[in-house]
Amino acid sequence: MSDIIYTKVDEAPELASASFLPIIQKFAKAAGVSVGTKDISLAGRILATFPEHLSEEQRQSDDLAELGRLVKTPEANVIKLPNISASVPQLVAAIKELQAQGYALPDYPEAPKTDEEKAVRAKYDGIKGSAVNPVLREGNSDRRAAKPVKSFAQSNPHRMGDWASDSKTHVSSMSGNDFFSNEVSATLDKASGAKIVLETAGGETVLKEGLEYPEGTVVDATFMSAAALKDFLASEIKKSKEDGILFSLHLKATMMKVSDPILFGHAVKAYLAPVFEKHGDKLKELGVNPNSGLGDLLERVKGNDEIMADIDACMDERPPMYMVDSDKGITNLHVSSDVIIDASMPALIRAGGKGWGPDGKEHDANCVIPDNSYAPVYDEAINFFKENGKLNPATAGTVQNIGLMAQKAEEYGSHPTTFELSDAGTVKMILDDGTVLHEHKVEAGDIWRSSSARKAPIEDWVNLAISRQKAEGCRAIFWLDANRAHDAELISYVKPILEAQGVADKFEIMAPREATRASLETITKGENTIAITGNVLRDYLTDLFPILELATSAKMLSIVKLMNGGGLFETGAGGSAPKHVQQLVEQNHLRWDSLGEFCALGESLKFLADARDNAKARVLGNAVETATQGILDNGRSPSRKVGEPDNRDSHYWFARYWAEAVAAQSEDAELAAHFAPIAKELAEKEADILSELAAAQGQAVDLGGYYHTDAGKTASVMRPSQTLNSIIG
Ligand SMILES: NC(=O)C1=CN([C@@H]2O[C@H](COP(=O)(O)OP(=O)(O)OC[C@H]3O[C@@H](n4cnc5c(N)ncnc54)[C@H](OP(=O)(O)O)[C@@H]3O)[C@@H](O)[C@H]2O)C=CC1
Ligand SMILES: O=C(O)CCC(=O)C(=O)O
Ligand SMILES: [Mg+2]
Repeated sequence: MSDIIYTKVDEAPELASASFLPIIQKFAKAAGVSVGTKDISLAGRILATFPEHLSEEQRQSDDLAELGRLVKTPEANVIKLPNISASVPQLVAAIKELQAQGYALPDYPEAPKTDEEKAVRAKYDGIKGSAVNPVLREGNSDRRAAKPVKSFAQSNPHRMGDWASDSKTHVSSMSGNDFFSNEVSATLDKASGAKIVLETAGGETVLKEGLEYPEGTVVDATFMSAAALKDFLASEIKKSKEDGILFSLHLKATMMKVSDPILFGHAVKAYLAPVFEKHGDKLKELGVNPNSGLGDLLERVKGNDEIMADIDACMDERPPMYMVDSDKGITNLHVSSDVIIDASMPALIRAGGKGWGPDGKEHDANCVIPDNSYAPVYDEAINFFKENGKLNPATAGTVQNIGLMAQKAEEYGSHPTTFELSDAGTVKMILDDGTVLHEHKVEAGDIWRSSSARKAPIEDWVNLAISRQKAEGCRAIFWLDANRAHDAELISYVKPILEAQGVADKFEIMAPREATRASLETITKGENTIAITGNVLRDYLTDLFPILELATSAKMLSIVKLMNGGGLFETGAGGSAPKHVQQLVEQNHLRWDSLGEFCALGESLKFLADARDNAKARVLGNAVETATQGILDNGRSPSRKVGEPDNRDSHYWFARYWAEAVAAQSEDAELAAHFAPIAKELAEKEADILSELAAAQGQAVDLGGYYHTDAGKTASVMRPSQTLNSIIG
């Protein structure tokens, strides 16, 4: 296994890697550090799952499984780029593309009937949604803006939309009977197995058995009432229309891959309620599954003029929808993975409470977030900006995050224990000794789930928070609600640890709404704070605050200190930016900013230096920091427009600053001597390299695929400077 693993992913970050990875490999080699790759892309994971359908040469190893083992060892040193967390439409598109390339993969069975179809479906379902991150994240999360990145944002503030005090934008959530209000939680005083059953008039169905929890695990159970959700959605559609604002729905169908597509499907049905009432049977016959979205539905009813006319009539009656792409008519409800709450709500808040409408113009929006567990964060942020006006990124302090994430903590690990109930009855969670730990009376269609958080990760998280607070010396808040069942159990862990370590006075504990206001007040004053949160708020806040403070979360430093001693270095907190691929394909300009990769690389090299006592790796790691600073100070980040410097130019500059920094240091003369001529050549040939890079832009390019690109074609698009290539080798 290589010293450092650099993940092969999809879309924009993968394109960036085609240019950047050869540079990393060349530089690292000089320090005796090998940098290898492991494929966690959507296409790669599909191919690794179906070897029996592929020829010998087409088969691919299961790299994700291998990485999953690696991250449980002290040797792990992984640089993890963002990958696609696929919705069903994305998965289906990737399968089709691979089939067209000659891979004899089975189709995705929409409605599996035979045992064989069910087996194929189960395999594909394992690839769906956030299937990678939970496997690799064997540690808690430490995300913050690196100091130079934050000061760059302060001296080069991005544009922020103005907030009108009379903005009609607001958050709407259910008035009860949601996951928040139905939650119960308990901490196990001894290790136990458990099962989940549904008792109905007709008998008992086992929903899940063989669950195993170690002593000290916090085990929650809750459900959302389908009837209450249905009423709520109908009423919000009506209210959006009355208020003359956009209807928008914000969920996390990728990471909450079982529950949230169901919620999404309810919204599709609610929005098109008259169509479903009138044509329900026909839609079923056409294979329509509302959970797959309006995009899929429209595909399936194409050619049926009566239904199409009824859909158009219904849409005319409805409030205008928040759009993903108004030019192409792609709505919020087309695909469940298009609007992802962690990115969509901050973008709307950054824009001054505006979303895009079908008319291609900005409007106020009703932001529908059905469950009340975390919606108050966005609600309070919106209230705060309506009262105080937009945040000023030039003077704002920063909100860092320490997130409880390890070992599939909390809701993000709840997929195997989430069920859409087929019948009314009582769901019981029963321990091995027969104790009924939790029970709920449910109706058919309700969504029931159990989440858990283990003792070792919780303790590690509190200790990580203590060490980060000590390092920063700033305000630190545990975002926990004493009135929420799960949070109350966590507080019982947090308080004794803080007291035992004599640091209780350094920390506050606040419910998410209060913590949002307190944090916004703190950063408005130019001061810093650490948000110590559970797994969902880790995700939400590490987009919300960076998007307000830095314009994008892609520039974040994201460190996962693995519980068994290894390191996982995530690049930023943002995703894979599909829009950027589109621009590259049309104009050969890649506006993806690799700052997240630069930050992760520096951390990974310094971690390697400590773990393996490799002084050369430390020299390289320190020089990465100097190079990153150089990129920021000299304005070498990619620009958004074709014809201007892009991602590839920034990699040239990074290589040059990196080589110059190694050549200039005096700790390791051998490395300095090795890099001096490289730095010299990169500087001397600047004009040639930049003109070769510039000449490549402007024309459409072919990557040989979208999900499964052709490596040769991608390399030639992403490495167009022969002069640079001959220096890098
Ligand atoms: N850790 C992971 O693996 C993650 C994966 N994802 C996945 O990524 C995909 C897209 O997610 P989405 O929610 O649209 O969010 P993205 O973060 O990919 O994109 C949102 C916007 O942020 C800006 N942006 C993001 N990254 C960069 C960057 N490096 N440089 C410059 N700008 C950037 C772009 O703005 P602009 O268009 O204005 O340039 C982009 O359109 C989904 O498949 C999702 O599942 C999402 C989050 C994390
Ligand atoms: O795993 C995913 O799908 C997204 C992860 C994410 O959004 C995050 O870690 O911030
Ligand atoms: Mg996120």
